[in-house]
Amino acid sequence: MKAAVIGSTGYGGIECLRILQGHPEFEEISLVSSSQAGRSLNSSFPHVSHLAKMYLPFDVEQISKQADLVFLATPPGFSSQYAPSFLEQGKIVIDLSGDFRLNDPDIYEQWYRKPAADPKYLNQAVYGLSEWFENEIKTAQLISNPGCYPTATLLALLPLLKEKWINPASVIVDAKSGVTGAGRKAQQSTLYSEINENLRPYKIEHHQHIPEIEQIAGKCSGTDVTIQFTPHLVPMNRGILVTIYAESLNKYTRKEALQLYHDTYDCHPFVRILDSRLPETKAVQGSNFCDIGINVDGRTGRFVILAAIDNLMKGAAGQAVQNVNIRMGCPVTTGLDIAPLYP
Ligand SMILES: NC(=O)C1=CN([C@@H]2O[C@H](COP(=O)(O)OP(=O)(O)OC[C@H]3O[C@@H](n4cnc5c(N)ncnc54)[C@H](OP(=O)(O)O)[C@@H]3O)[C@@H](O)[C@H]2O)C=CC1
Ligand SMILES: CC(=O)N[C@@H](CCC(=O)OP(=O)(O)O)C(=O)O
Repeated sequence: MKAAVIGSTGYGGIECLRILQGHPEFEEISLVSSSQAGRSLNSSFPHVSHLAKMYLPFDVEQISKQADLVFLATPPGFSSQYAPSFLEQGKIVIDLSGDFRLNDPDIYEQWYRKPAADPKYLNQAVYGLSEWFENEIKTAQLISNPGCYPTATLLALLPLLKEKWINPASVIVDAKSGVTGAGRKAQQSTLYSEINENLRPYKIEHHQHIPEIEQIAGKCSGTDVTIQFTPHLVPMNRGILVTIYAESLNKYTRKEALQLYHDTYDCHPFVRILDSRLPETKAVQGSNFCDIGINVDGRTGRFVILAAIDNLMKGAAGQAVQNVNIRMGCPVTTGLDIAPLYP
């Protein structure tokens, strides 16, 4: 297979390259860049200077001649415009942005404040939460990769919601992300001096991942789900930790809950259910794992579910490659058998 990565100087794009260059099914990877076309990879990224590669300009026809599969690692608003051209040329498209995640164009425009994609392509898009939409992904031409917070939140929440063990109106998600979640573009709010020694909540009530989580939670549980979601920026590079609180609808024990999560995920190699410790970002850093821990607070009658991922791996490029593996029919771990970085 031949792949092209568009937006390849961004954090998501360069992470796609890190994985794909070790993936046995890809013989060629074209790096497309709007800002670095004609320059060499090592002029921007010394850590991959052993790969003698040049950035190519963004040219739909040229890319379509060179690639069977296109990763769009570009900001929201780009894929809605350009994914259709690749789809019409018969290419498989994996979009890392939010442009095809929300079914309803009005909801997209309300939360992203940008024009929505053509409904023809929105209807065609398959949501790429690998463990829950495997059958749909197997035949998809347009895979809409989930957001980083939705990946961790949905993997942690869906088993309880689907089994109707929790009140779907009671879900509170307290989320924390490392700074690479905000992308590589220069901005004052992510300067070292602003984030170091700081813990900052942001976008309370209006984060763009709220409708995404509610849409998929509703679809998988067959009921309306309303979540309270508060993200925080923490002074680390990679990692997301979500802590979810939800009212239990019965007197379930921790043992029963653990059994439910093991039954759901033991056949999925990238989800690790933790029986005797709690998820932490360090344990998944650099890998495609999602670690999930579950507690039942008998005193308050609430479940407390935690999930940790690396936002650039399971939260972006790792899950994108996992979806490609599913789509191509190769083992889901191909190219992703990467141990977390420790310490
Ligand atoms: N960072 C994360 O943890 C996650 C990110 N995402 C999503 O993935 C996508 C990429 O994110 P990320 O890599 O972090 O973002 P970055 O800001 O790091 O990179 C985006 C890249 O897109 C290209 N680009 C920027 N502006 C434009 C434009 N106007 N037109 C065309 N290309 C442009 C640039 O690459 P070049 O100059 O090479 O063209 C840029 O480096 C985003 O949609 C993001 O929301 C999803 C999940 C997690
Ligand atoms: C730390 C940080 O700023 N994170 C980003 C997540 C980016 C992302 O995944 O957004 P998309 O839905 O557009 O893909 C944010 O909270 O907006």
